[in-house]
Amino acid sequence: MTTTRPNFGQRLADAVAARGALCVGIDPHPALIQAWGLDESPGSLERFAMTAVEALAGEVAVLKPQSAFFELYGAAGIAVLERVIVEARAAGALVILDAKRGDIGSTMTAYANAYLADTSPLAADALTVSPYLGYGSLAPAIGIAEQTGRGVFVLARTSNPEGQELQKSRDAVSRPVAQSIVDAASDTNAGAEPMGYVGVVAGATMKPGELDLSKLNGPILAPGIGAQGAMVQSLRGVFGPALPNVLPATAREVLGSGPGIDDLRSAARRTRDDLATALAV
Ligand SMILES: O=c1ccn([C@@H]2O[C@H](COP(=O)(O)O)[C@@H](O)[C@H]2O)c(=O)[nH]1
Repeated sequence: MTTTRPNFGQRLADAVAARGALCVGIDPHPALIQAWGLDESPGSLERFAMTAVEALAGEVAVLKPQSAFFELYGAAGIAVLERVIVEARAAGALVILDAKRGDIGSTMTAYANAYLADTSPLAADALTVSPYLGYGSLAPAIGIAEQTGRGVFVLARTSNPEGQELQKSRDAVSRPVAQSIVDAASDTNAGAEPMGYVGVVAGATMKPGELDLSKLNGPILAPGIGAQGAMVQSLRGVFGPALPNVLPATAREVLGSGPGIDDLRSAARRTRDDLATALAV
């Protein structure tokens, strides 16, 4: 199936130009739900998630629901996730579904159809994917994303400390594994304008110079700001010349200001303003 949507790289660039470079995670952590004065039930999950959508979907460029926190509630949680995706997109935010999917060919095709096909009730604008079964195993998702004007974000150098041992280990040509993922994504994105639809995940917690992102020509999703310790002021040093392609992401830093709609919105605006200052050329 083909679509008339522009490619995801263009759509993301437009959204960032209009609303600023910020992705807010919708992560209904049990601890946050409790801090908002709610109990642990599907009704509370819905209240939490839809409050976040109401506060933020008309304000920030990108929202990133974390699938795991919805899956926790079974079918009821998936129903809420479906509503989050539909209503956030209707309010003008791009939605990256953080589900980190990855599998062999036919199963990967099913994941790709579940989250990236026009006909799916759970279709987001982009999906996080894991290349642990090989970058080539992601071909079904990359193909459907291209056809439908959607994107994928391939895990390269994740923000968690446990990722380092594997992602910094060397491949057969002595390249760090994380760099080999970035290079494969760069090949897919070559020639796209303003950038391609295959992004990578590279944590804001990285040290400067860990990855060469200069040829990626695609978006860089950078989680880790706030609760995980990365600071907005460090982004320039960490990402260097790739900074214009960086989409900084944070969840708890903003959601911790809830449950008030105005408080959530103010927290997102504050973070976006800080980022605008830090990213300004
Ligand atoms: O490398 C990665 C990839 C994904 N994540 C996800 O982002 C959010 C981070 O939440 P915070 O509250 O801002 O720490 C969460 O859903 C992670 O699963 C990541 O942190 N690092």
